[in-house]
Amino acid sequence: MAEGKKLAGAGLRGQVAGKTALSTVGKSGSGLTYRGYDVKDLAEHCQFEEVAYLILKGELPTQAQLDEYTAKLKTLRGLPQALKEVLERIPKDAHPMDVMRTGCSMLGNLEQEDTSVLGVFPNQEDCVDRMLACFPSIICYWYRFSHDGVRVEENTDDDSIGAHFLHMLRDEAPSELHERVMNVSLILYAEHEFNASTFTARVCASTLSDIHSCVTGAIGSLRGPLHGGANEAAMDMIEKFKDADDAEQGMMGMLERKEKIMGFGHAIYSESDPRNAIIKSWSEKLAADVGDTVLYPVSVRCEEVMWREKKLFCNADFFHASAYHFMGIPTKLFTPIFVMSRLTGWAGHVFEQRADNRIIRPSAEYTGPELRKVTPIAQR
Ligand SMILES: CC(=O)SCCNC(=O)CCNC(=O)[C@H](O)C(C)(C)COP(=O)(O)OP(=O)(O)OC[C@H]1O[C@@H](n2cnc3c(N)ncnc32)[C@H](O)[C@@H]1OP(=O)(O)O
Ligand SMILES: O=C([O-])CC(=O)C(=O)O
Repeated sequence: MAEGKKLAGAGLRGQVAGKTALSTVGKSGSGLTYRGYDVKDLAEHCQFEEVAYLILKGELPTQAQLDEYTAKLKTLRGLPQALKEVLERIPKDAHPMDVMRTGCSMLGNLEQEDTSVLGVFPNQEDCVDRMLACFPSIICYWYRFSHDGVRVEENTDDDSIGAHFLHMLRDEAPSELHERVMNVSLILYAEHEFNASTFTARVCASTLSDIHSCVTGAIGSLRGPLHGGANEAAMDMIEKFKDADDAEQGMMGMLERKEKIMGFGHAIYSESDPRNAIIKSWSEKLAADVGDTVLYPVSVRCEEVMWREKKLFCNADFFHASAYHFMGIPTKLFTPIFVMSRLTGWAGHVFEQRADNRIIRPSAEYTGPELRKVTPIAQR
């Protein structure tokens, strides 16, 4: 747990709500590890599929295991016709996170998890592999159909999930740089201990519900601007600034008005979010790649102002906004990418919860009226 940050008060802050072997967040104030590996190390040396394997199965794969795993995932990208029909009926102006929520839920109707024996989940890993492979197809199928009138081909030949996503979105295989950044981004977002969406998944799992219900609920929690939705909100803010000085002025105004600034601050980290430096450096490379002279300097100035004025640092979401934008990803698809990645963390936690389960049911401090008698309705 963090040193230096007061972890107490509302929001269950500082309460230990269960055990996990999946990750540590802010153990030394700012670190992040997945099953004992530093996220920086993983982002530098691994593909996202390796990290997914690590989270879901406990250890990093050998080359042969990775090849088998990626080959399996590639066969699971296609969507059932009934799911495509549902996606085609969702309007263009729907919130893409609502599309993900519906897509996941519909998949759970068509390909139900086997929950026939109480507390035994024989195909949970297969269900997760299926979701991992086809979530990019769900969001791209809906997006391309509703926005471009195109029924996108979900079975691309790209090896990685990130490239597969970009390929469906843009009708062409991505550059090496873009594939690499997607890979890093998916690794950075994969797992984060008892954050709000993961805790949602664990609460649902603790009732012995099915995995699609756990993930559908988690998607709903991730949608909010205080959680995953912050990357889109950060983009909406930075794209309004015309240069770094304008950003400084705008930020100062927002701070004076005591507005919440999305992409800054964290519930657990006290001095920095270790994912920020990594995605920031890729955002800088992408800015150079596209010849940007506005958005990246604007983002850097926002970071400087927030630290100088409030000692608030960028969380994982802030520089993801410019990075995704430089890759031509529409802002409304930012949070669904987070889903494609965090699914691994949610699933890892559901497996853990199921393996050592007690229904999660905390207590509340009652603040309502004392015991009173019902007045018959005619006398009220
Ligand atoms: C991947 C992720 O999900 S990372 C989080 C993404 N979310 C965001 O970026 C949304 C913006 N940030 C926030 O709302 C918050 O920092 C949260 C939700 C992330 C954490 O909330 P908390 O744990 O309650 O924050 P914390 O206890 O550090 O807040 C301390 C003070 O700083 C303020 N503060 C925290 N973050 C911000 C911010 N982004 N902008 C302005 N003020 C802020 C709080 O309002 C609080 O002030 P107060 O004591 O006067 O009420
Ligand atoms: O841990 C949190 O509260 C939020 C977060 O950064 C994440 O889920 O990645």
